[in-house]
Amino acid sequence: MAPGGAGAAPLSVVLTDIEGTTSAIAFVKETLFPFAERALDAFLDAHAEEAAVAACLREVRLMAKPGEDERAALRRWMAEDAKIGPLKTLQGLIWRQGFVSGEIEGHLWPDVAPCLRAWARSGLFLAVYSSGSVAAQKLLFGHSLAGDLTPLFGGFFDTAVGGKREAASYAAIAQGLHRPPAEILFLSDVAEELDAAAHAGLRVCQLVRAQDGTAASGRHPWAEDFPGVAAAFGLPVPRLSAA
Ligand SMILES: CSCCC(=O)C(=O)COP(=O)(O)O
Ligand SMILES: [Mg+2]
Repeated sequence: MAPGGAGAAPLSVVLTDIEGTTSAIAFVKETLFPFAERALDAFLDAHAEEAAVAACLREVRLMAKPGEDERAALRRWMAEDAKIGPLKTLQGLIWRQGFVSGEIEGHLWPDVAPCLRAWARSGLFLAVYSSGSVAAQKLLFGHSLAGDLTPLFGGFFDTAVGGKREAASYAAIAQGLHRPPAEILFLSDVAEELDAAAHAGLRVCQLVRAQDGTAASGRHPWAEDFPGVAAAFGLPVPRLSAA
């Protein structure tokens, strides 16, 4: 049966990942991470005593390798693209200045904003689930290439709800949204995240964006872009604007 075929519960929620799904992996790795890396020392020198930052640094010390200082651990995790809570929280705090000043604009693939708008207009509830902190998610969508898209979203979830490769996280999101899992469509580039979401009963679609070098896992429905998702799952497709 096709992904959106007869017998499937109607979808009421689209839950989307960011990196590799709405936004280029290269934007995260070549713009966001280097910005945080460059600003890390000055940020920690200025803010290490503030409660939120101090709490992150305590967590970093617990998770760092023996003998590794906090800044070295943070830099190593950034190089590894490790999805570690205190790192993601600190990155979000550091990126704020770049987004607010206009130095950074949140990358979105050109197909994303028109589909999100069409889906929201049709009554679908939109939410984000990313390893990036909720604060960082709001910055990216609030200062995106397509303008401020935050009003389109009714929910933002990060790994405070649990890891993206754990089925329990998706069950908790469904419960938090008061929706049956089968009414939620989760979009991600990472097959293991889709495995976990499908295990929790969500519908899933892998974004296989050529520019990101993503490979289709073969385990899940997939699409090259958001209009492809719309076609596969019977969601509205945005009207084409005249060239
Ligand atoms: C504004 S979110 C920045 C992206 C990021 O730091 C990240 O880890 C994204 O991971 P995702 O779960 O969206 O693939
Ligand atoms: Mg991703």
